[in-house]
Amino acid sequence: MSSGNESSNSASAQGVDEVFRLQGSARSVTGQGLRAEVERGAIDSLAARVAAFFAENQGGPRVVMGALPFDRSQADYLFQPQICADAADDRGSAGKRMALPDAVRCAITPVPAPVAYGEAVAAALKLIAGSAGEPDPLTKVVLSRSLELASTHEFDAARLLAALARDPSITAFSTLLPAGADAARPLLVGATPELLVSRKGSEVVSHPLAGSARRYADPAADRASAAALETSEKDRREHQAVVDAVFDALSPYCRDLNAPEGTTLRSTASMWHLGTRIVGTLKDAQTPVAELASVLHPTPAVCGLPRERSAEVIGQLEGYDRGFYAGAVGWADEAGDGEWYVSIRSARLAGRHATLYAGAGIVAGSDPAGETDETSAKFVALLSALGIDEHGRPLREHAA
Ligand SMILES: C=C(O[C@@H]1C=C(C(=O)O)C=C[C@H]1O)C(=O)O
Repeated sequence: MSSGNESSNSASAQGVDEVFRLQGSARSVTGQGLRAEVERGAIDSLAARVAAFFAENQGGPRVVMGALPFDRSQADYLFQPQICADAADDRGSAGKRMALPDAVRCAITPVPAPVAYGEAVAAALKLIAGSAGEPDPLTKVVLSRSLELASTHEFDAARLLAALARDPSITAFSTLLPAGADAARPLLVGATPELLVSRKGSEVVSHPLAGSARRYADPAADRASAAALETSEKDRREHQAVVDAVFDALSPYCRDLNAPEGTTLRSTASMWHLGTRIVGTLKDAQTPVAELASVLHPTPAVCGLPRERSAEVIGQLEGYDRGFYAGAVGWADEAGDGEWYVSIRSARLAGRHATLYAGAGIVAGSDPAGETDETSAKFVALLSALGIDEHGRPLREHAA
């Protein structure tokens, strides 16, 4: 990150609120206090708006941060913090033994109901089958469902983030969202395992995930779940489609673009995934991370193929606006470096209300019940950090 950063200690001393945190296992980027907002707009103009921001605002840390929505035509929300800290090994309690947080007391309404989600999956499968043989057939659609939580108390984003960050295999995040109709200012909080893109100098990295299986407490069942994922033809196909799309998007910008480790099994505390780390070198070292994010997003990991058609199907079948879920969260500095993660395993918090989201990729061969279970498994990261199950019941078992 380029210069202009100050220590976070001075911020707490001044009592400035934290507006952004991206917390990985080795490093965290935090923003305190809102200094200025980047002009809001659709993703096509992201790189130009970020460049204009730095040209017009000569003061403050030389970094902007925030969130991109799922829908390419909706306005993003990026801001410059008053103080930015980029610290190594700042995961606080991560890795240490820690009891689960006190369970929140809340009512949970699934939207849609799991049965209706299964019906949407079946409808997507029909559209996929019906388009086979067309010149550019619909081959993948990622459908999500949500859980609406109504609590007796305000959700505490900082505690939730700390609980999520106990899993060293994810990047925990929290970022301010634009003021909505809610009385309280909304935030997006999550535990993403998926890097959309990072740029450091001329090195570009993307680490798409697609193809998922639930993890189990029982070691034999857990190994069997991983082995079934690794050998699943459906999941390999679903994954390859994403890898191909990332190569297609990045290859005009990069030389030496390759996947040095190939496709590997990735794990979080609650999920197995197929992942491919893709690394390239920019042809033009001036290409900023904002431009790379704007061509990549949304990858077929969260949208589908072809992109526009699957986005339309998502709009028709999901029945709600994803907002900033399955968008991206991250930062970009004046030099063009930055990191953007796919904003999955996330929740929109607003006062006593929270909306949790989870999606699954539908391809030929997907099974509605299996995909519904996959979304349940993907809710586990957030629900266990809140200390409850999918029905709002407190979890009895405390994590080791
Ligand atoms: C859409 C989500 O996850 C994405 C979908 C995946 C899949 O379908 O296998 C795997 C990882 C993510 O790219 C989500 O967690 O909500």
